[in-house]
Amino acid sequence: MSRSDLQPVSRALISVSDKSGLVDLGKALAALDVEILSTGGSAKMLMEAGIAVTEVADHTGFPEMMDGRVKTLHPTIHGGILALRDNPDHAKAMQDHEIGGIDLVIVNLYPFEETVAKGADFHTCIENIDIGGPAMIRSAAKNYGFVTVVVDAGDYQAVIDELTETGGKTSIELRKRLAAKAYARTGAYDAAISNWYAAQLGEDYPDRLVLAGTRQQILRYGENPHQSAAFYANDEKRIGVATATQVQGKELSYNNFNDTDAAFELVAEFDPKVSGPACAIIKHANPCGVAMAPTLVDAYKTAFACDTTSAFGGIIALNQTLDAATAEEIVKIFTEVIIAPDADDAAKEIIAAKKNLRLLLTGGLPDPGVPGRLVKSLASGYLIQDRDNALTAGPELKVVTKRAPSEQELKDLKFAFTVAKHVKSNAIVYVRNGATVGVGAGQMSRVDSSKIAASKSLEAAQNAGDSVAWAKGSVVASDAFFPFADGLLAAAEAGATAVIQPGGSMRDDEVIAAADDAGLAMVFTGMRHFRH
Ligand SMILES: NC(=O)c1ncn([C@@H]2O[C@H](COP(=O)(O)O)[C@@H](O)[C@H]2O)c1NC=O
Repeated sequence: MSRSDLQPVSRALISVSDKSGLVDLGKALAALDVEILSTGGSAKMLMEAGIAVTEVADHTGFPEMMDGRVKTLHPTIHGGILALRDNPDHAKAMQDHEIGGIDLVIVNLYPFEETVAKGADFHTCIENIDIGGPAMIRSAAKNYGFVTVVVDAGDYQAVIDELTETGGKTSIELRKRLAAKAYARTGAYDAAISNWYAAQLGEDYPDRLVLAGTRQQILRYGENPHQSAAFYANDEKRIGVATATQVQGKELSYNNFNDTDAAFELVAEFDPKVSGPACAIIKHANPCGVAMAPTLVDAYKTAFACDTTSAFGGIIALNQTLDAATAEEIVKIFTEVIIAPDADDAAKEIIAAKKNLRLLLTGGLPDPGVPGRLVKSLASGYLIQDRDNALTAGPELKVVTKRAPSEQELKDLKFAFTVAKHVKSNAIVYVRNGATVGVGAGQMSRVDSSKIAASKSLEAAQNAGDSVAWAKGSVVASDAFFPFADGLLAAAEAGATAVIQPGGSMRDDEVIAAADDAGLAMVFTGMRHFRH
C-alpha cells in the first residue's frame, strides 16, 4: 500500500435499507472517532444502540420529505461527497456554502429486485426504485480518489480493518476496488428496473438489452485451457446447476457447467410421478444414454448400456433421490458429475469414496414447461429466444400411416421425441422399452445421424453379448422432418417399427408412402425441436 494514497476518514454517511451489521459498523466507526451522518431509519437504529449520530436532515437543514423520495438529494450532501479535496476552487465552494466533506459513504438500496420477485404491484415496485441511494453511490465512486464507498455489508469488515490499521485512513487500492463494485451494483440495479419496465410494457425485445449477472465462480479455464472463463448467475433462480448445492468433489469446470445443465434439463422432462425413475448420461452436451425404469438403479444401468464407451467421464442426471444401489453402480466407472434433486446418506457415503466426483443436489426439478429466455453470443451480438419449453406428446400427435403405433410403441415414441429435443441437430434417437438404444447427434445430414444411431445400437448389442442390433424392434424419433424418404428408410433398415417426427416436408407423401411400404407406423408432432 502506498502511504501517500491514504485518505483520512473523518465523516461517514450511512443510509441503508438492509440494516444487517449496521450497529456493529456504527460502533466500530464511533470507536475510530468518525462522525456519523445518517438517514431516518438508519439513524434511529444507530441512536437506539447508543451511537452518536447526526441526522442528514439536521446536517442539511432540510427535512426528509415526500415519503422519503427526497432525503439526501441536497448540495450539502453531494458537494460534501464530490468535492476534490486538493482543488482550491472546490475548497472555496465548500467554505462559501458551509459544506463539510463526507469521506465514507455506506449505502444499500431499496429492495427493488426482491419487491419484483415477490410479485408486488406496479405502484409498489415504482416506490421501491431508489433514487437518492444510487446518486450518492455514483458520486462517491466518482470521487474514489478521496472518498470510500461501500454498497455491500460483506465489505464492512475490510473497511474497518483498514481504518484501524492505518489510524483512520483508507488506501487507493481499497477505494478503487469498492468504486468498481459500486458502479456494478448501480448498473445491475438499473438493469433490473429496465427489464422489469420493458416487461410491464409487454416489450419482449426492448430497444436496448441489459444483461446482468452475479459472478459465482472464476473458472480454471474455458472450453479449452487457453481460454479464460467465469460463471455468472442471473436472477431467474431456475432449479439446476446454477442454484444447486455441491456436496463434494472438485470445482466444476466450464464444460461441466454446460454439460450438467444439458443433463438436468433433459432429465427434468421426466416427472417421477408420471415416468418413474429416469436417468440421463451426457457427454459434450449430448445424451449418450437415457432411460426410465421401475428402479433408479435400473434406469442408470439401462442408460449406461446404450453407449458404455461414451458414458466414461460423463455427467449423470437423475430425476429423483440418489440411493445407495444407484451410487454403487455409478462409482464403478469414472464419472465427472452427478446431479440429482437429493441423495440419501448411504448414497453420499458411497460417493464420498470418490473424492473428485462432483455431487450436486438441487432440491427439486425445474419445470420444463415454464417459459424463459436463452441467450447465445455471436461475434458481434446476442441471439435471444424463448426457451424450448414445448413438447407435443398428447392428442395433437397425428397418425399418418395405415398402421397406428401399438401402445408400447406410442409410449416409446413420446420418450424418443422428448430425448431428441435435447440432442444437437440433426438428431435421431432409437428407443426400445423406455430406453435409448442409439443416438445420432450433431450431423450435417439426417441420413448420417440415422446411420450413426443405428451403428451405435449394434455396438450396444455387441457389448451386451447380443448379435442383433438393439435398433431391431425399436422406435425412432427425428427432431425435424425427413426431407426425403432415405432417412426413414435407413431407420426401417435398422429395424425400427415406428417413427415420430414433426412432418411438414414438401415430400411428406413420399415419406409416408415409404413408411407404409415398410409396414412402419408413423406419427407427426407438428413441432420441430432443432438444437444447436
Ligand atoms: N431519496 C433520497 O434522497 C434517498 N437517500 C437515501 N435513500 C435510501 O434510503 C434508504 C435508507 O433509508 P432509512 O435510513 O430511512 O431506512 C437507503 O436504501 C438509501 O439508498 C433515499 N431514498 C430513495 O430514493
